[in-house]
Amino acid sequence: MIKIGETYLENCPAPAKLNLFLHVTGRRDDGYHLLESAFQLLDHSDLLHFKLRSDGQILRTNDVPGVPQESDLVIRAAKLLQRHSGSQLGAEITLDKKLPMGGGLGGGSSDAATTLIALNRLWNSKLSRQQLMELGLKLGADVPFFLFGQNAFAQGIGEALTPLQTPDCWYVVIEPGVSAPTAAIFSSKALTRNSPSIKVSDFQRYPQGTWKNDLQSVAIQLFPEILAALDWLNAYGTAKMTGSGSCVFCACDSEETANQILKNVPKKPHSWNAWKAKTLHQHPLANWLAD
Ligand SMILES: C[C@](O)(CO)[C@H](O)COP(=O)(O)OP(=O)(O)OC[C@H]1O[C@@H](n2ccc(N)nc2=O)[C@H](O)[C@@H]1O
Ligand SMILES: Nc1ncnc2c1ncn2[C@@H]1O[C@H](COP(=O)(O)OP(=O)(O)OP(=O)(O)O)[C@@H](O)[C@H]1O
Repeated sequence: MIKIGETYLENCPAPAKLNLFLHVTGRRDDGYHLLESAFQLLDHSDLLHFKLRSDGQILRTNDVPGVPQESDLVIRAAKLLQRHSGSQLGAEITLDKKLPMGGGLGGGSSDAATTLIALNRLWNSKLSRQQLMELGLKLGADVPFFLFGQNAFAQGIGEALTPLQTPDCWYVVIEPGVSAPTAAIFSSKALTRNSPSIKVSDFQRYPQGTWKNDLQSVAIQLFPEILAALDWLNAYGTAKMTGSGSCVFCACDSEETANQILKNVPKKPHSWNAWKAKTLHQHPLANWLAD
């Protein structure tokens, strides 16, 4: 339950996303890739807690293994908002990490988006959704999606977003236990960058299995554990990788089916972590955003 006070906001979720497909359609002069993708929000989240400070300091109260405070997207997002809004206020932020790093679930980006939404409220900065999305893009290509607040068809480098109706269902997600470096996957010589453009209506007309993730073939070359997880999950439906990996997912028609798959996930020789999540229509903090 989200707790709202004048000087604190507790249990603010930063949900995971899935890329239901991902086409690389080109490359910009600055090296960033042009994409087409369908973003799906999931009811499986990191949790963030914010406490107001009147002295302007921005601090993280807990250790996050592998993420030093100064490079944490949460701290970077808070400082960016503070600079941009001219606020004299600060915050203590606690980050309860559940989403794996380098998992393709957008964890760091979602943490940054939740920080922008929560501190915009706590500091009464009054930035609109559009202004927050522009700030968010400075932090990462995935951040604007989480601020968009609903499932989306994405173009550009992932920042040109159109609302997308997706089926309500459960997904089983397997974390294969490896962290996939996004920049290395995108810069691979083996990556194809010429997928044809599709329309939202194409995506909705054909079964989900029609649409691939172009980053998947590169990622499985680098990380055989991703291929092992895909091969295993493919027995239950169409398994795909999300983002630049490493997590893989498969849609289920009911929670019972998802439970059944989870029961069968092998404990050995792999060190996989598997879970289920329901689709969301909206970001849990969407009504804190003003258009
Ligand atoms: C793969 C996706 O997760 C799909 O949603 C995103 O495109 C990645 O988004 P992200 O993690 O927020 O990525 P960023 O932190 O902006 O970029 C990490 C690195 O990935 C590469 N990158 C990212 C996005 C993009 N459209 N083209 C790229 O080439 C760039 O080398 C960049 O330096
Ligand atoms: N708050 C944060 N949470 C997670 N990672 C962070 C955070 N801040 C910075 N990072 C850095 O970002 C890297 C990518 O983490 P993230 O969990 O966002 O990957 P991802 O799920 O693959 O993202 P994407 O789907 O956007 O590519 C991490 O390895 C870490 O070094």
